[in-house]
Amino acid sequence: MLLLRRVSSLLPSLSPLAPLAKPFLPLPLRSPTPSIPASTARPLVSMAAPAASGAAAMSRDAFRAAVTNTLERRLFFVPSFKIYGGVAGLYDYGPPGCAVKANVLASWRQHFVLAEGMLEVDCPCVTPEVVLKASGHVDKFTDLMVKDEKTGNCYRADHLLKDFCKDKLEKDQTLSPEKAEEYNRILAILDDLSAEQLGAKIREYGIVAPDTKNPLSDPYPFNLMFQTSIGPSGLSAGYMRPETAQGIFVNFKDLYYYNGNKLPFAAAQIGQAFRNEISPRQGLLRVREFTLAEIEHFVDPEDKSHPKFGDVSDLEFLMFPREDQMAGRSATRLKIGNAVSEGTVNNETLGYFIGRVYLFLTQLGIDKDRLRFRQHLPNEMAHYAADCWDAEIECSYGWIECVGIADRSAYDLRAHSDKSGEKLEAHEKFAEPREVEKLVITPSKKELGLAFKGNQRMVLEALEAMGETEALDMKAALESKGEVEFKVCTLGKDVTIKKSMVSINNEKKKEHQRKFTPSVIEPSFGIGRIIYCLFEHCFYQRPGKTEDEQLNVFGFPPLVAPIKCTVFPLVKLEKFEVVAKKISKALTAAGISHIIDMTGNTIGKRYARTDEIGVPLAITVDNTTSVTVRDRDSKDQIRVEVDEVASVVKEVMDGQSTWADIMWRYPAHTASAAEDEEPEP
Ligand SMILES: Nc1ncnc2c1ncn2[C@@H]1O[C@H](COP(=O)(O)OP(=O)(O)OP(=O)(O)O)[C@@H](O)[C@H]1O
Repeated sequence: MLLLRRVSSLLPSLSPLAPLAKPFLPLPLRSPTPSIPASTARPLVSMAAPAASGAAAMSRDAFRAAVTNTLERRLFFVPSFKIYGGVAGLYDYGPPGCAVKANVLASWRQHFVLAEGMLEVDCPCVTPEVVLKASGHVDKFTDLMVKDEKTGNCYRADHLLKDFCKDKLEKDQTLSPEKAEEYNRILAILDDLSAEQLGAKIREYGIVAPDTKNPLSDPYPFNLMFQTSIGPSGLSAGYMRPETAQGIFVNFKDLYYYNGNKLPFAAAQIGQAFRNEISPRQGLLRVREFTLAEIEHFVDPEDKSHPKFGDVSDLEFLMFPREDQMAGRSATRLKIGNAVSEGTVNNETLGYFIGRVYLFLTQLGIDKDRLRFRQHLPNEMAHYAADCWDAEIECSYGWIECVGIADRSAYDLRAHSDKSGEKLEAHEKFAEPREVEKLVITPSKKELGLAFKGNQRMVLEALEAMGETEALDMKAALESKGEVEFKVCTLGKDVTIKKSMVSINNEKKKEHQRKFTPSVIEPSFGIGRIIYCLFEHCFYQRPGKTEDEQLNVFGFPPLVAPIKCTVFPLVKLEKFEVVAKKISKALTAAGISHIIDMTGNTIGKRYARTDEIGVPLAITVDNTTSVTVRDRDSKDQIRVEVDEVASVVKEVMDGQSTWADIMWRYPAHTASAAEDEEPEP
């Protein structure tokens, strides 16, 4: 969880604009042809852009329906528990979906964990209440909900108000400029509205339950965490984690030690997160269980430079600073190096991760023209955050937050330090001792022993662990009242501290080291959202044999393609099957995932089928000494010797050669009419 506020980024076409400055218009499509990804999304093996089709005229809804239909039909993902009617917000990944997800995660590990030397951890999903109390989730991880007063159906209050305003702005031809301004204003401040304000607007506009038209209750906060109890007694409360980050924070001390007590370092975790979303919608984009990949980069708050910033500083991509959003300007291409040096991005480490996230997403196949980095507006940021940027990807639902990149300062480690009594600090050893004036807390062991006997040590440690503000408050209270109530977490209760038990004074001291709570820079990746956007960016249609027949293609780059290659014996003949098996063996030895399709279906049908699951190359065995290799996107074919074919495929899949390079080296094969793709019934 980036921040303990829920923002409505799934209807992001609204929030980042400056609605007060100009009337709301539905978000225009980037181009009228969302179904034909721009060339940046072209797979490495493609020589030519796939032929555009009638899809150019497709509406967003029709495009989304074509993508979703293909994804579900080809078992990329399906609603979970479908035979029992399904459960909103829960999805299963089928074989090609699992393979794409595994490839995305492998690429993430390679790009971040391995390339940056991060410390990967794997913590439980079931989390005791105390951890999420400290992090603030128990008290604040809420959305405002309204209920249908008759059926009890639940809705997100802000979504209903947003949908109402959006609908009016888009469809009401008679809307006065004053009313348009009013609805735009509401959309701009939606995240700031209290329960009372939301309720008042819902009543004023006569908003009712969308499904039944029944009246709605007043909005009230609903905590999004799934509660459970740990152990059979039911006495130990727990929750399914809503993010993976807390597992890293609570392990900070050990990880710091593991890293040789050195900063900066980053820990990473991939795992399931659970959020009991009030009204999940938009397929994989808002679900109740999803995979998060999170990085917590711990850094000295006084030095947020990054040694490798130079590696990314020249990257230029779409950025949307908050000033531009508030002035009604659109996102512009900025060099990340300039954005940091001019202070638009708070610091180098944050800028470094923005650059690395850009490289990661575009190498997966996300279209760089439909990717932007949007800075949080002041009303979206928690008070402790230094700066936050979301990587947003445009798809048929609008601009979607897929990665949150935040400088969370020292908030998380301090919160767990305070609650657990464990010091979560780092230190910097000085070359020469320095004289500093410091607040020194000196507990009196004798007085504490007399007062607390066996508990003396715990009270003493809690006093020593006090932060500066708490210690100054205690000093003031002891001076005015002579005693103060003090919470000792390890005892689980308050104790009375008297003036004689502790002295708190400013003293000049020689210090050999500086102790501090590190800042945390957190890139947090919603893997399902990235995968869904990737599906849309890679999907296109091309004409089939007849004019109105459209064939679906997922033009995945080799890196993410679920299967890299297929092997087809042209006809069902033993001699071809023997060759197909020989090639399969060589592909296995080369580590290339593949399938052999011996169904004997027409070759056109088999091509169409593998295009639909995004297989980049197809080998057709039509001879015992040489075979043809077909590129999915250009449909070009070459002829290659049987013994060579596995290494040719590997070369293209590993990115050592492009399909264009390969085409120069091998004779072209002219496809016959029988090889035209024909969709399966
Ligand atoms: N319900 C969800 N379903 C799928 N992915 C999600 C969901 N909630 C969050 N994510 C993903 O997890 C990432 C990190 O979570 P974070 O807490 O920052 O999201 P958030 O700001 O609460 O998201 P939102 O405002 O969309 O609910 C997000 O960038 C997003 O990609």
